[in-house]
This record gives sequence, structure tokens and C-alpha cells, in this order.
Amino acid sequence: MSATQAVQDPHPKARNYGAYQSEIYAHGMFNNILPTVTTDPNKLEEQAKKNLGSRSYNYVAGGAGERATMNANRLAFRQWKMVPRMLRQTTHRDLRVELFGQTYDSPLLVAPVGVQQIFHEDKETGVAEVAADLGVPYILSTASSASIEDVAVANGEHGHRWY
Ligand SMILES: Cc1cc2nc3c(=O)[nH]c(=O)nc-3n(C[C@H](O)[C@H](O)[C@H](O)COP(=O)(O)O)c2cc1C
Repeated sequence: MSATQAVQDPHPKARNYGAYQSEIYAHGMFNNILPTVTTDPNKLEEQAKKNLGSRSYNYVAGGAGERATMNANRLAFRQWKMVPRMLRQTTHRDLRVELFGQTYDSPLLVAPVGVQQIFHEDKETGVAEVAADLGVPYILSTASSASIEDVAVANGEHGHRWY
């Protein structure tokens, strides 16, 4: 396995998260327009249930069994606290992390999830394209419903390739 591409500068399309947050607030406060996908992780499941067909929802809803890992993950995240720091420059945030000798623009990665065609006709290629657009690394499942080649194209020139 070897890395064939190393990104030195932040992704050109990496989102300015502070500006995006302000955009969400402004749309909600001034125009009563809420984001399509809720920003409240506690409401995500309910929203998914409403919008997905039962086959798609049931595929993902239970985690891998009786939700033990999901619950452990939530508990782990609850241990982290946000510390507001005042009067700091926040326009340009650098969230880059180095993993296994490669630099990634985002500390979050899209975990491998198989058979994404169950959720949407755009399947893995759609998610890989959106991930690339946001500068978030996309991990392809071996149980992909789209081919590796198609996903590589959808993930674009800034995707990291591991072979
Ligand atoms: C519906 C579903 C499908 C998944 N498919 C795969 C898969 O094909 N390959 C894989 O390695 N992990 C698969 N996973 C496991 C996810 O990648 C796993 O939830 C993730 O690694 C856990 O990350 P977390 O600890 O950040 O929650 C799947 C998980 C779910 C819920």
C-alpha cells in the first residue's frame, strides 16, 4: 500500500465553517428558512425515518446489533466540551490533521458504509462527490454498489488515493 498523493495546502473548496454557521443562523432568524438536514444530532434519526423508505432506514438504524457501539460513541462525544474563546480571529480555521503520513483537511472522515444504493440512486459516487466538495475524506467500502473507478472519478482530483 502506498500513498500516491499528498496535499500540502488546505483543500481549495474547504468550507469556511464559521461563515456557514452564520449563514444557517441568518437564514433561520431573518427568513425562517431551516437547513434541509437538521443541525441537531438528536433529531437526525427521526428526520431520517421520516424521509427514507423503511428498507433504507432499517438497513442503517440499528447500527451493527443492539446499538452498544452507537451508545458508546455518543457517550464518548459527551465527554468533550466546547470552550468558547473570545476576541480571537476565527475567519480562517485550520483543521488539518496528519494520519499515516498524509495530511487531511478535515479531522472528520466519512466511514465506509456498504451498499449505499439502498439510500439513494446516487449511491457511493454521490457521497464521494459531496465529500470531495466539502474537503472531507471519503472511505470506500469493499461492499460498494458503485465501482472503485467511478468513485475515484466522482471524488475528483483532490481525493487521496490508497492502493
Ligand atoms: C449501515 C452500515 C453499513 C456499514 N458498512 C460498512 C462496510 O461496508 N465496511 C466497513 O468497514 N464498515 C462498515 N460499517 C461500519 C461503519 O464504518 C462504522 O459505523 C464506523 O466505522 C463506526 O465509526 P464510528 O466509531 O465513528 O461511529 C457500516 C456501518 C453501518 C451502520
